[in-house]
Amino acid sequence: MRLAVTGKQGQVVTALIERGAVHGVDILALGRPELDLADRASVLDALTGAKPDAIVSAAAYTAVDKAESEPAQAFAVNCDGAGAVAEAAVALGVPVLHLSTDYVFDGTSPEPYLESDLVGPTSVYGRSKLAGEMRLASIAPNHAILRTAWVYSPFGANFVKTMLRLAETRDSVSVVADQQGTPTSALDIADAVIAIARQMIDSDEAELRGVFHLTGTGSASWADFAEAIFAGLAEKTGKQVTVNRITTADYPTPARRPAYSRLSNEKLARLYGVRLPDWRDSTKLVLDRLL
Ligand SMILES: NC(=O)C1=CN([C@@H]2O[C@H](COP(=O)(O)OP(=O)(O)OC[C@H]3O[C@@H](n4cnc5c(N)ncnc54)[C@H](O)[C@@H]3O)[C@@H](O)[C@H]2O)C=CC1
Repeated sequence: MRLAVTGKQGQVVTALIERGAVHGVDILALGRPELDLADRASVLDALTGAKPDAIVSAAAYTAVDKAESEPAQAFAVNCDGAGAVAEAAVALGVPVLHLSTDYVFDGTSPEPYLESDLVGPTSVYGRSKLAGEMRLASIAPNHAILRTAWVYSPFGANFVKTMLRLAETRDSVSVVADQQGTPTSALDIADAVIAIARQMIDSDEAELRGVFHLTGTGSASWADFAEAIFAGLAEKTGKQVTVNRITTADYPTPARRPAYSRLSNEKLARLYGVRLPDWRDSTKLVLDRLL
């Protein structure tokens, strides 16, 4: 199996390159300058030229706070770019797996969000990703939109690496305790994407198309996540760092984030037989590599 992936250095792309080698899958990572999501022709040329068995749409404008002041750029990449990827998938006649986000929801649900629940993004990033989902789905029926959340990995910029960096100079770190979600390892996402792509290539079943939630098992606040990271750090190095649990109001950011964005993964488990590990287990694996 040969997968063309958008982006060259993102967390999910890098994880796919690593896990592809383990699973015997060819991963062709296509990014700027030859594939720029803001340049439709470059997307079509690069993807059709790659002749993949399926496309993984992993690249995105992911700077959640910066997007508030750059809405045109965020939409050009996350919406128009997704549309161009969908056009390439149609031209090639192959399935497209498109990564999306928990930030399409407003965070007021009392229980894990289902794929059928009403969306209501509260940020430019969330709105641009939702617009991308809709654009992609309207062009390429042979799609799986995979909404994930709170992505971390040994690669790129992410919360785990930020906490470890802060721990080098501090004994205490303030972290928001009133946003609930599920940390998700990019390595787990990569394994799942490969399993889903295989099934989409092998089967035309309509129920394998549509929107699916793909996050780790369990739930956490950012403060819980930080505590797990510092527990791992203490175990490995003896360094003690405490978490000062604060509220979202104590830590204002340009983009408004959902207070609750846990996603139900039951649909993916039922239809694809794919379930990601508990976030605590995957966090330990990533810490083992970083420490
Ligand atoms: N990082 C997170 O916490 C979450 C990410 N997601 C989604 O998961 C997917 C993967 O995220 P990550 O790997 O963490 O992102 P990342 O920020 O690590 O990587 C994004 C990649 O997109 C590329 N990119 C940005 N603009 C581009 C353009 N105009 N043309 C071509 N490539 C461009 C970047 O160069 C980078 O390689 C994205 O679709 C993102 O929206 C969803 C929920 C949470």
